[in-house]
This record gives sequence, structure tokens and C-alpha cells, in this order.
Amino acid sequence: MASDTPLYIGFDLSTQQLKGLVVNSDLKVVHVAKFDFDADSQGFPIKKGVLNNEAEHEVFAPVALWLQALDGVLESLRKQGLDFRRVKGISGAGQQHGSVYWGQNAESLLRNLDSSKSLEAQLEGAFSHPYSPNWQDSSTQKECDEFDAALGDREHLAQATGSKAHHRFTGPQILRFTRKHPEIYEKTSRISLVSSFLASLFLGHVAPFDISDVCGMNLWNIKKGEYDERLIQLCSGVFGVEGLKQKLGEVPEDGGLHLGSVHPYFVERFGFSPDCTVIPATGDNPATILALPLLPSDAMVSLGTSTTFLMSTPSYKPDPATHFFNHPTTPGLYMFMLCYKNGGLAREHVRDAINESLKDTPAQPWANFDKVALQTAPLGQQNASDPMKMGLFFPRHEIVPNISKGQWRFTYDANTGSLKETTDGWNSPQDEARAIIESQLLSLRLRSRDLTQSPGNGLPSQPRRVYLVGGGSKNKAIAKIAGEILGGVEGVYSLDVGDNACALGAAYKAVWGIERQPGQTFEDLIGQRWNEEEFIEKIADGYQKGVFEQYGQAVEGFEKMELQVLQQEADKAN
Ligand SMILES: Nc1ncnc2c1ncn2[C@@H]1O[C@H](COP(=O)(O)OP(=O)(O)O)[C@@H](O)[C@H]1O
Ligand SMILES: O=C(CO)[C@@H](O)[C@H](O)COP(=O)(O)O
Repeated sequence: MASDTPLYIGFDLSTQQLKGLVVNSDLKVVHVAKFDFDADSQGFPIKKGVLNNEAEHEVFAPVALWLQALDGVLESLRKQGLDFRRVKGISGAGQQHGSVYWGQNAESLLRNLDSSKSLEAQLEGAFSHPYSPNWQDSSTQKECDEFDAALGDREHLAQATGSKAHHRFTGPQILRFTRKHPEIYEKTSRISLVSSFLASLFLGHVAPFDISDVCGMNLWNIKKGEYDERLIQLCSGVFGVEGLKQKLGEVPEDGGLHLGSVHPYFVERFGFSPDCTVIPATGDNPATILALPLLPSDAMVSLGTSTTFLMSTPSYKPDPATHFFNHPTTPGLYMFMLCYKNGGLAREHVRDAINESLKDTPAQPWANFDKVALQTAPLGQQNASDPMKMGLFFPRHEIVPNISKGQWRFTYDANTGSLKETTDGWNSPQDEARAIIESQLLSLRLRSRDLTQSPGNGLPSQPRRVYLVGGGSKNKAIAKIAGEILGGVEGVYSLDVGDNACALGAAYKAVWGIERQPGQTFEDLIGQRWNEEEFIEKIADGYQKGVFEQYGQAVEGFEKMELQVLQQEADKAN
């Protein structure tokens, strides 16, 4: 390809790293750079990208860390030889729900960025608060109760905003912020989401929220397409409603909007072209569904720090147990999501326990975990008459269901429906490798079963395809078990970009934002350029008769197990 053809960058500012991925107009990846927060940052006492205040169940990240990471990723792309002059568009994705609090001097510091200095060196003082509450935070139960009550109950809140109140959602987080830091809230000029924070850096002024990511705040009325006045009123606490509205700003509807050109800082320091355009950055999950032309019958499972289950759908059927967001590019479509806090880190706990029990530190840390998971029979059943083994493994307070941290192991007899909390018959930690994968996937099957349909030929309801993305998508043992539990009549697939699907989706959003014809949808543009043979790979079988039905019985036991644990927790609290 000629060396002056356009390029597009997508950034992914997630929990544990920042990535920058460059594609050309044919959607081919030409550069990838990564800054791992724990491994590559200097001066931040973080672990897995965050800091914890256990006493108040707070989890938060230093905003300056992300500035250092952006400096690092841009430098790394420069070292790889990226010709920044060719970059015509930039978009991005941010871990969802996190909020950034800008100080009074933010606009002037952003406007006057000095290309002889790093971003970190000159923007550290742009924030009224140095930390961003993280999606793993669970400090806002009181505020969540108030949000649910504000519209009557959680059903009504879900109907209006796509979700019941959640600890991590930005509205409850801001309300708690007004109470814990009233003087800082007053001095805050604007509040960004992590996604709009990223866009703001490139624009050199505070960017608006994205139409999809704004749905992760419990403040946006999805059907009305505007902030819900009752929720804004609640969220502003003892401060004025107008003040909060100013801090939040307007929300443009078009996900491909041209927000403006990159700030001269990037032109002078890296050689970007002055006409390189910034397209709204969205949430990391909405960006992930843009990594391919996803059909409404397909499911994506993102195995990142969180585990998420994503579908693109024309139907808006909100429920307190799930999330609906505006689709990031296409009006009339929605993103359905389930999100689990105990994803990658919970699996790592079991992995480490197995390596420890074997007194082994393999070069590939997942080798023992994978081997043991695949050697274990589905649900630990040697014979069909054996009880099924199942458990819940929550090193952190879980989102679905809303249960405090802990570990529970059960056996379930599908013939009698009898469920017993017991460790009898469990060989720990070995049995837990398969059990933790099954536990996460059974929960997904339980909660997505009403959205899937029969693919015909008398087959049970299931997705057409299951796409695995995120760090865990390299794991073939997880892929095999995902196919057994979730089905997928055409199989389980991964993207050839491996764990970079989110950054890829953000880069495709930039391509669409710049190259679309008037009225052309994202699906149409990306669908025309998409090369299935080159971009995806089948990594496991999907639907397998017998085992899929066996897991169908297990879903019944799993639902009972969750209800029992929820009841036990409620009894303990009373
Ligand atoms: N081979 C593997 N098997 C299972 N999980 C893996 C493997 N490699 C990486 N992971 C998981 O991927 C997670 C990071 O995923 P990633 O999508 O990069 O994270 P995030 O976007 O949340 O920062 C880690 O927590 C790690 O547990
Ligand atoms: O809270 C959610 C979604 O609601 C999380 O999925 C965050 O968006 C963080 O994602 P990863 O860092 O795991 O990609």
C-alpha cells in the first residue's frame, strides 16, 4: 500500500493497561503499542492498575498514571516507526464508569499544552481530585439505594437508564463524592468519563460524553435521549442542579461526530497532521462490539479484568439483572451487557493456588490450570449419576449477583433437585479450575437465555457464534468449555488481533467516523471491508449435543445455589 494512505488510531484505556492500535482503511492492523500499568509505570504504588481503601470498599486509580501511559504509548508508536502524518482519525475506549474531576484551570492547561514537555509534567495540576473511582469500587450502597428509590424502584430505574443502580455507576459515585469531598466538588469545573477524558487530551479541551458510555452513569434516560431530571436532582446532592449539568456537559448523539482537530501539541511533538480529527471515544465494552460486524444472533464474551457478555440488539428490554446501553455508532441498536467483577483476577487466584499446590512455576503460568481444567469432567461428574459440583468464587464483592466477597462450594443432584453446600468430594484447588470457568459461564447462560433463539433444525436456543476477546481469549481450555456451556451453532471464535479487540473497535470507529458516506452505518462500512478469513479464527466447537443439555440442567442448580447464598447473606446482615 502506498505510504501516504490514511491511518487511524484506537486507544484502549482499560483497568490494567493502555494500548494504542493503528489500522489502515482496509482495517488491517499496522502497529500496536502497550503500556502495562503495573510493569511499565513509575511512581505509583498501584496493584493491577488500581489502589484500594478496603475500609470503605473504595477502589480508585491515579489519573496521572494514565497521562504517563499515554506519553509512553505515543513514544512507543514513534519508536516503531509510525508516520504520524498519515493518521487521519483518532478514537478510543475507556474502562467504563470511572470519573475524572477537572479543576478550575483545566481548560487553560489543556489549551496551552507545551510540546516540549510530557503530558504528565504539565497536566498533573489540571485535576481537582487526583484519583478516578474505579469500576471495581463498591463504596456506594447507600447512594445506590437512593438512586433505585428515586424513580420508585430498581425496575423503573432500569427502564429509564438501562440499568438498576450499581456501585460503580458514575451517578452514585458522583453523589458520594459530593458528600465525601464537598469542597473539592465545588472546585470541580467539569467531570469526564475515562473515555471522554482520553478524547479531551487529544482535543486540548474537555470533550463531551459519548452517547453509549453515558448510559453507564444511571443518569441518562435512554428512550428520551436526555439526562433524567429526577436523577440529576438527586445526584447533585446539596449542590445546584445547574452546576451539575454544567460539569457533565452536553451529549452529542452521533458516535462518529468530528469533535475537532488534534491539539497542536501532538502536531509539534509527534508529527501528527494538523487536520487529524478526534472522534468520540466510547466505553471499553461498547468499543469491543465494534471490533467486527456483530449480528444480533452473535454473542461476545470479553475475558478482561472483568468478564463481560455482550450482544448487539434492536430490542430494548431492560431488567434489573442486566444492562442496556445505546449502541456506540448505530441509532436504533442497543448493547446488551452482563458484567462480572470477578473475572480475570478470580481465575488467577485459582491458577496460582494450583501452581502452588504442585510446587511449580511453569514458564506459561496457565499451563497447569488449563491441563487440570481439561482433565476434569464437566461439573466434576465421573458418572451421570454423580452429583454436579458447582461453586461461587468471589475474591471481590460481585456485581451479578450482588454478593460480598467469599467462596462457596456445593453439590447438586439434577435428578432430585437437591442442592447441598459442602466441600465433600471436592479436590481443592484442582477441581476449582474447571469449576470457576463453569461458574462464570453458567451465570452468562442463565442470564442471556431469553435473548438467544433457536437457530432452527430443532436445535435449542443459543447464539449463532460466540466470539471470545480480551486477555483470556488466548486460553484454549476456556474456549472449549465456553462452547460446551454457551453453545454457538457455528462455533467459538477469536479475533486474529487476540486480546486487542477493544482497541481495534476504537480504531474502526475512527475509520467509520472519517470515511463514512452521508448516512452510511458502521455495520455497512465495516461489513464491506471485513475479511472474515483473515480476521477471525475458529478456536473451539460450539454446540455439542449432550453436554449442552447437561449444562442446561446445571443452570437450574446454579440459579438455586445463587438464591441460597443470597438468602444466607441477607440472613447474616439482619
Ligand atoms: N492465557 C491466559 N489464560 C487466561 N487468562 C489470561 C491469559 N492471559 C491473560 N489472561 C488474563 O487477561 C487479563 C487481562 O485482560 P485484558 O483484556 O488485557 O485486561 P483489561 O482490558 O481489563 O486491562 C488478566 O487479568 C489475565 O488474568
Ligand atoms: O464495569 C465494567 C463494565 O460495566 C467493566 O467491564 C469496565 O469497563 C472495565 O473493563 P476491563 O478493564 O475489564 O476491560
